[in-house]
Amino acid sequence: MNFTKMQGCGNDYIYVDSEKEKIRNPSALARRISDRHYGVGADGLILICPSDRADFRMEMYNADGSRGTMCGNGIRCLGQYVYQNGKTEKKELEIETDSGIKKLWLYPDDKNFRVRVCMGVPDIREKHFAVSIRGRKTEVVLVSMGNPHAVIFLPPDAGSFRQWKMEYAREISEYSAFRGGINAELVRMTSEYGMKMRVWERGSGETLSCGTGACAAAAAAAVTGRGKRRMKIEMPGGILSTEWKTGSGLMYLEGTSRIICKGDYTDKY
Ligand SMILES: N[C@H](CCC[C@H](N)C(=O)O)C(=O)O
Repeated sequence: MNFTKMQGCGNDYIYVDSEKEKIRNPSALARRISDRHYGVGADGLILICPSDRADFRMEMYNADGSRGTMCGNGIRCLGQYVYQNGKTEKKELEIETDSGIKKLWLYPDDKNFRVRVCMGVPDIREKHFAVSIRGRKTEVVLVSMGNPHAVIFLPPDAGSFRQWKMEYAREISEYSAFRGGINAELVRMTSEYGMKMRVWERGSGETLSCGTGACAAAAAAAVTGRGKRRMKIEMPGGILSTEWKTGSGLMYLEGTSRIICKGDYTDKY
């Protein structure tokens, strides 16, 4: 099976053209191919599928085989994939996802391939949701970007973000009240226009960045008076930019994407 491995801000996925490869069980394939030792190694699997409602359809699976309903970094890489593999010459695309149709703008001529995505309107579910884990009470902001996020703001003295205890983010992600799990973002504001963020993704564990998570954190910062509506989100895998339009309420995500390698996956799937 021919595959392409790509990363957006360090969030890496295996891309397979479903028109060329017949995948019987994508969930099982996602688990096997994502394994960092017995597979190719990735945060999950993304199938590029035909669509009768848009230019293409994105079908996304986390590393544990669970279906992801939206993936900000993944859809950015998909835009580069279809353009650079000659599946389209368009630089404005519509991609069908499990969370509706998203619009992409491609900038292939930049030093790194840059993609801007309209991510839709952030759905602020709860501004002050109380979580109590092992007696430690924390207030999280619940936001949906077509997938669920719990944003935890850390104090300014939270220290270097590489030292943050991600076990806590995992506990939030697996908290019993969040049926089906949730993506948990730890955030420390660096200014009204900037933040540092690490993420524990449901279905994949800690990833180096999360596109929907960056949007959720930016929206959470804005609605809690911590941030403005343009934000730079620095994560271990790199920096993403968001812009939350006041008129339309639409959130835009922007960043670069890279093709890492192409290969032939010969294990059973
Ligand atoms: N783990 C997420 C899907 C991937 C999201 C992330 N990689 C992104 O870039 O948005 C979920 O199950 O909702």
